[in-house]
Amino acid sequence: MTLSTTNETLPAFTKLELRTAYGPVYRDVATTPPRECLPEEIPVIDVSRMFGDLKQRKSLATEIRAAAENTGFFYIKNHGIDEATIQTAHEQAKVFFHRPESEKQNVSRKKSKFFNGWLQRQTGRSSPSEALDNMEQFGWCYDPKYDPESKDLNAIPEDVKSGLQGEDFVWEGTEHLPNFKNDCIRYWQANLQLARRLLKIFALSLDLPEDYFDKVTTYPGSDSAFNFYPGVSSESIAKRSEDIGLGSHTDLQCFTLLWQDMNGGLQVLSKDGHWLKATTIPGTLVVNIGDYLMRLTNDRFKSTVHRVYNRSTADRYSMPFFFGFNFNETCGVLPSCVSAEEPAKYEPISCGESIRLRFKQIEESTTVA
Ligand SMILES: O=C(O)CCC(=O)C(=O)O
Ligand SMILES: [Fe+2]
Repeated sequence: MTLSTTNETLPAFTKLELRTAYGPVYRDVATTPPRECLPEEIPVIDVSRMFGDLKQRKSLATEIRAAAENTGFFYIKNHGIDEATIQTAHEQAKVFFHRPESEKQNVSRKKSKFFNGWLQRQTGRSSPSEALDNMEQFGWCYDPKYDPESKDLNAIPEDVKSGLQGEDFVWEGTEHLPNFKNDCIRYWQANLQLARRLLKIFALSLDLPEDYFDKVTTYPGSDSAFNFYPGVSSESIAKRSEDIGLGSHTDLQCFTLLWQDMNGGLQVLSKDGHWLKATTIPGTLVVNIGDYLMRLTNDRFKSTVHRVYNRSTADRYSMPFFFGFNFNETCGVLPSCVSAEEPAKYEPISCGESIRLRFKQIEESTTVA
């Protein structure tokens, strides 16, 4: 079944199937067209205070906590990643996706043990209720070789090693693209630095010491992707064809930092089941909470459903960065999120295992090879 927004005979709400680590869940979703979000639904938060004194950091933490408990989505400005680093990565994404298909096959995700490399368009289906994702992706996972907090590669603990998912074939197969690897890694490093800094604010927002998560983010889930949503023809826009860019889903790790270009197209599901447009605000990144952090906070912070449409003739690009804990580190619900009245709802689990369970569900339910 596909969702339509134009047919007047449609019911006001339809059922949307979503994937989780523990099997499908269903949401009632309005069939009315998406509306612009209100500032209180997806607020813009000035994070320059994370570079300030403790009082400023705490005031930032209070704002982030409110947004994380509400929609679980917010924009951040003054985040410290310089515009040139972003634009260079964006240019490299454009170069990569416009290479011939035969060349992109050299870094196909089919060669990956994990989620590295190029994913062809129309191969994934994020939500079983929606069409195939009309998106291409190039992704790469955390590799300690490039961590800006430099690592002694000979001293990585064995249990950490088992959770590492970086793979060199993505760089070997793109060696012919001038500066491609450097520009990708530079952008990834900037995101990783920002994510580690923001996580300290998240710790404060959960009434924990700022360095609480430091020891579980020494080799963290830090996966970058370039997403490419090809422009569509004016005929299919006129017909409001239901080709989805990226189907409805929640993100998996602690939080995501997302740069999106000016085309727009990101939509966020409100608590009452209406789609909200998360329109691009220049100079900002979108931050959203993922399933693992929702679990660790006993559902206090919200991992919210979102999707993408590109209903424009222009190509759309976005660059998400997914941040979590060391994949081998088993963590339970945080002490500040449990009480006699609110006992822990979840068993301890590692970030790596919770991702593995989610992808296992996808493999079991996917009909497309
Ligand atoms: O492309 C976007 O704007 C969002 C991407 C996204 O949700 C994802 O990659 O998980
Ligand atoms: Fe997402």
